[in-house]
Amino acid sequence: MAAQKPFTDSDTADEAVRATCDDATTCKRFASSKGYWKDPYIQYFVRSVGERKAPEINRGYYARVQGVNHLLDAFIRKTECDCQVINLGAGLDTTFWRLKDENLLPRKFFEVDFPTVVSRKIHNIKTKPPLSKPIIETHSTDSLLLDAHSLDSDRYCIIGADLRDISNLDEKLKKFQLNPELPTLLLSECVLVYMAPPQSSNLVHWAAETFHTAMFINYEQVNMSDRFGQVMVENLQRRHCTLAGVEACQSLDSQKERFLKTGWEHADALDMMTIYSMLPQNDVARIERLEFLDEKELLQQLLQHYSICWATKDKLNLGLSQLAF
Ligand SMILES: C[S@@+](CC[C@H](N)C(=O)[O-])C[C@H]1O[C@@H](n2cnc3c(N)ncnc32)[C@H](O)[C@@H]1O
Repeated sequence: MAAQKPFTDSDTADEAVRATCDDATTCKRFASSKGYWKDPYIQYFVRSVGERKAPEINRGYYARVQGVNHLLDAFIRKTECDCQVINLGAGLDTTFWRLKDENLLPRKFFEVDFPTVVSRKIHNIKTKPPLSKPIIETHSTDSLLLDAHSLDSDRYCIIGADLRDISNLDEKLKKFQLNPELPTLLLSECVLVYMAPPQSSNLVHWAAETFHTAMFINYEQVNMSDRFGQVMVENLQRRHCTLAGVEACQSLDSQKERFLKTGWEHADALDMMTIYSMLPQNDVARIERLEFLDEKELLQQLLQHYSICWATKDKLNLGLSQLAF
């Protein structure tokens, strides 16, 4: 029998990072159940609506989901779906199903997360027909791969890998027909912040080196050196979750810098307060009527401590640098 690997501090740290996937999913489940946005698929990943979340948290998730989707959909439309998407640290995200329903599926949609997170996701897909049917419908041959650790179909692929191990990531993506020649959208939503700066920098650099025409969308913390930011770090620390990459989250400039230093041609960043004010205001007015918000200042502070940074390179001259809010 093989000797068991000793349990180390870094295993505990990785476990805490993996647990953040449940936080994101339960918050999205709750906000969508309240009507902030429609997500008919998330219920198959988290059955119960769970504990009530504060209105400012729901509005924060609304801004995050709408903001990221705005840029993602703009990229897919710009490329007329002749592109691929790679969701890095996708967790239990349901974007694949939304894009299929909206006729916006890219040629192939890839997701990467730790193997244990991926096996949970695949188990749900295997056992819930509303999740598996759209994958089968978009698959043309009998070669669909669906085992405990990976899923590969014509249009959707889920890979278990550690994003800090670039050569393994690259190898697995290529094994599943990643095409470096296609315009590619990379998405990381609350993921890079859990990686040490040299590791996230390697990942961002790998993306710039691998694709000649691409866009990277990164949603995560910003303005983390002020008092509010420090409290956010301490709260997570209490749950043994270290924001190892917080250094890149000091300002909008430091967020842009990480892309401009690693081979990306163009980068923009906005805090979520600004993005919230640029979202379609009739829909913002609709969600603001859903729940009474007492803590307007807290919402503002929260939104000022998250951002979306997006970077592009555009050898095919598609006009990617014009994609914005
Ligand atoms: C806060 S969750 C966000 C999940 C999803 N992006 C969303 O917004 O709903 C962070 C995710 O990143 C994944 N992650 C973090 N570091 C990773 C790494 N080194 N390799 C693979 N996945 C990682 C975690 O397992 C987790 O699922």
